[in-house]
Amino acid sequence: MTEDCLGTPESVLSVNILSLARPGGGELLSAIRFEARAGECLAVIGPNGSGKTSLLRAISQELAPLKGEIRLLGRSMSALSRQQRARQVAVLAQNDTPDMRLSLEDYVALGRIPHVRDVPRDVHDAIVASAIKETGLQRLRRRSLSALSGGERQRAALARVLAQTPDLVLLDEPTNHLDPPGRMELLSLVKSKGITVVAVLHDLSLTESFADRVLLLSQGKSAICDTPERVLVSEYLYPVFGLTSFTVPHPDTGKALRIFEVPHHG
Ligand SMILES: Nc1ncnc2c1ncn2[C@@H]1O[C@H](COP(=O)(O)OP(=O)(O)OP(=O)(O)O)[C@@H](O)[C@H]1O
Repeated sequence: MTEDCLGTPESVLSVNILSLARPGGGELLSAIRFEARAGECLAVIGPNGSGKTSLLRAISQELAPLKGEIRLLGRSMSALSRQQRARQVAVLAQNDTPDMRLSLEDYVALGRIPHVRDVPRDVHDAIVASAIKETGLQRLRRRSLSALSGGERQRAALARVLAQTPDLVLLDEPTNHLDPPGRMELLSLVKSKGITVVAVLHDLSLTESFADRVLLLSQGKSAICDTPERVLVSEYLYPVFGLTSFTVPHPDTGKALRIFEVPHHG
């Protein structure tokens, strides 16, 4: 049975997309309902073209659902001003194209723009410095973005998101360009901040370690939204990805390790 993720009083984000039109005709998304509770990490998984990025764009109001509603802390997202949304929602997008001449420090400081009138300059500076430190970029803070590696730039983008001190973070494939320890580190850092996170992830093992709940998308619709243990099983993965999964005990600890495989036929 497909369980949806609605119905919790402490929800930060509540999504109910009945229909979101595709430019040029047809539907990009439909029948997607879930909530993300305070401090929860919700991973969005699904094959290429299943609508993951479109869902994040709908949440951030870049795309408006034709039918349905998206609420942030109980208020309709479409009723919030651009400024209010920028204070509360931070986005790490796949297609972020910053001015590469900016220093890392100035780039991270862009995250403070929505709050610029609210707090004194020294508070902004302290938040920016702290975000740079937390992402391990202190020694590079004066470098221009053009002189950073792909992984360093991805960390800088995360530092900008943290500097924004949002209630909700939307991450689109945040581990792009990061090496395996860097991926785990980045996701653990986001999680440790206690911010509500909706993250598009392709790596199913990372999804299992990182997510509190997983939304599996198939052809623009929700196939299931539940805990990783319930979603990352062959029953749901095979029809959508053509993958099976099984667990084996870790040779030292005995902890169940999940293995994903493409089954061989014939
Ligand atoms: N502006 C648009 N106009 C028409 N079709 C679009 C538009 N944006 C996305 N699509 C289509 O909608 C579908 C979902 O795209 P989306 O980028 O949301 O998928 P995704 O799950 O994030 O894919 P990927 O894993 O490849 O990044 C795709 O078939 C894509 O071609």
